[in-house]
Amino acid sequence: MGEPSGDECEPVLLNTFVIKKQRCRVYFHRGLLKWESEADPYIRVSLPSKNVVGVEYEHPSELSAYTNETVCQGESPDEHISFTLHYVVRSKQHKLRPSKVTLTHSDPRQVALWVKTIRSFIKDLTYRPKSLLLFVNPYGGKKRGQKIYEKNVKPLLARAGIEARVVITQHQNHAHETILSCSFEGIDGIVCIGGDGTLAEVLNALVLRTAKEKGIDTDNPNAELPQPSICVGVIPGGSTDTVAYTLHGTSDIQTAVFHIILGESTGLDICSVHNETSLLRYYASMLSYGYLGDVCKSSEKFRWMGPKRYDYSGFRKILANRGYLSEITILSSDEDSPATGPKCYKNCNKCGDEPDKIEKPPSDWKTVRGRFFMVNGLNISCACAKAPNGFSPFCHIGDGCLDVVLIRHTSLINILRLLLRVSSKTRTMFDLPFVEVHRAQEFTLQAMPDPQLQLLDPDAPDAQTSVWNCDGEVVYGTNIKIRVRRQLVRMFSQRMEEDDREPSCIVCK
Ligand SMILES: Nc1ncnc2c1ncn2[C@@H]1O[C@H](COP(=O)(O)OP(=O)(O)OP(=O)(O)O)[C@@H](O)[C@H]1O
Repeated sequence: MGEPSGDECEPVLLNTFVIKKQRCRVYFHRGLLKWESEADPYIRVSLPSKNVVGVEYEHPSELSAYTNETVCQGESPDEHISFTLHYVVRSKQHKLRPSKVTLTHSDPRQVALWVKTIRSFIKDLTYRPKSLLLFVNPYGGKKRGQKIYEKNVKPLLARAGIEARVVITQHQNHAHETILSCSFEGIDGIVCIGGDGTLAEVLNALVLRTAKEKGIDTDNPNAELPQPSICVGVIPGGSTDTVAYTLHGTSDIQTAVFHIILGESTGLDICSVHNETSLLRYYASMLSYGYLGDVCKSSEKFRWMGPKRYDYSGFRKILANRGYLSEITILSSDEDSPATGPKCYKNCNKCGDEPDKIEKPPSDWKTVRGRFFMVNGLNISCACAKAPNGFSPFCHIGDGCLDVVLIRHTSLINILRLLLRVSSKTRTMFDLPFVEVHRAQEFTLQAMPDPQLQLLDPDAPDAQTSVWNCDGEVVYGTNIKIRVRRQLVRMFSQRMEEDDREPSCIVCK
């Protein structure tokens, strides 16, 4: 038996193949591929068909290891008696890894039938991208963007039959300008190899373009924004890569490429930042005033150091230990406390696809005043390799809320305690007495004149206020309003699973 049976749209194939010199019964139906040996040593593998990346004929000369008396070579060299399935398995620490299996049959017609059927199944997965616009930032992180593309990305995309229109960015804003002006015809995904800054450029441009096409005034902070129809993917190539890490649970490059190839997507909130008159930026990761704003501003001068520039500038700014007087108003959500769980994983309850219809009663506004070491609006947990739990470990990626984390000005010793908590795998910073966290839909910050700072540096009026670190870029503004846009963009990601100790299927052992 080997002909598709049942519904024509839902072929079922069943046949006996040789896999690693063993006769195996192999079954393929839309959702599942299974193979099981007929005798000892017993193997039984169950593979979700959606995890298949591609299928290729094997050249007969490569098959000597598989050939035995049950298999004869096809009469014509064009007739293949083997094919290889390339698929993805879930590995430890949320990583996705490539795997493959070669199946051999004495009848080339059977091999052709299986290859054709599986290829057509993959083609019908319409959510998978077929053609990408791919930006490579050769400048971010350790300047490995182009190498990452050639070595880790190009071969995998080719195997999956995905075409890529590649743009190596030549300057800051190159990706932004390209997205605003290019044709999207035939493009079903925009991907960048870079850090959070490169991704922010892509997201800003895509959101702006979509809003402009619908005639929306983006300078109005209350305007509702339309969701772009194109999915976005990010392949880590920067210094911190918090968005990739938070989505996938790792900054592993191969894993990020597989998330794009497999095509499943998840809704990511985006925050808008406005001053009194206009839009400043959109961000996907973190907006931070005070310490991290100062670090961002000063670290640009040390970019030649690579990612180490953040450690260097960070250390200097800690020693400076400045505090900034500010008034913050927060439209807080009546959801449960952001200082405790649950964490955001695949199939998270809070990040379901239903639009958020929370009313915003005025009584929910809170005002907090004081001198702050840092004021942060986190759109995601901001987990990264150095802080695997993230800055706000229970922040959700698609719940329509952000976490406003306020860190009051305090002693140097307390700041060191804070930094240890940020990198801790087991503890959060939220029980420290100078830290408070609010889950919010909107917040505003008004920098207040600070006589103390003016005394320190009377000639520099700017010394009274800090700047914003907005997804790694410096943004200026002393009276700004931040608003979350629920799941405004769709990102290629299956999300990290809650428990990655137990592989989900027998293939993943
Ligand atoms: N050829 C280029 N020359 C100079 N700057 C560039 C070039 N291509 C892109 N850029 C800019 O480089 C900046 C930094 O890139 P990116 O954010 O990806 O790296 P990073 O800052 O090292 O990482 P992270 O944001 O994760 O900390 C972006 O603002 C981007 O616009």
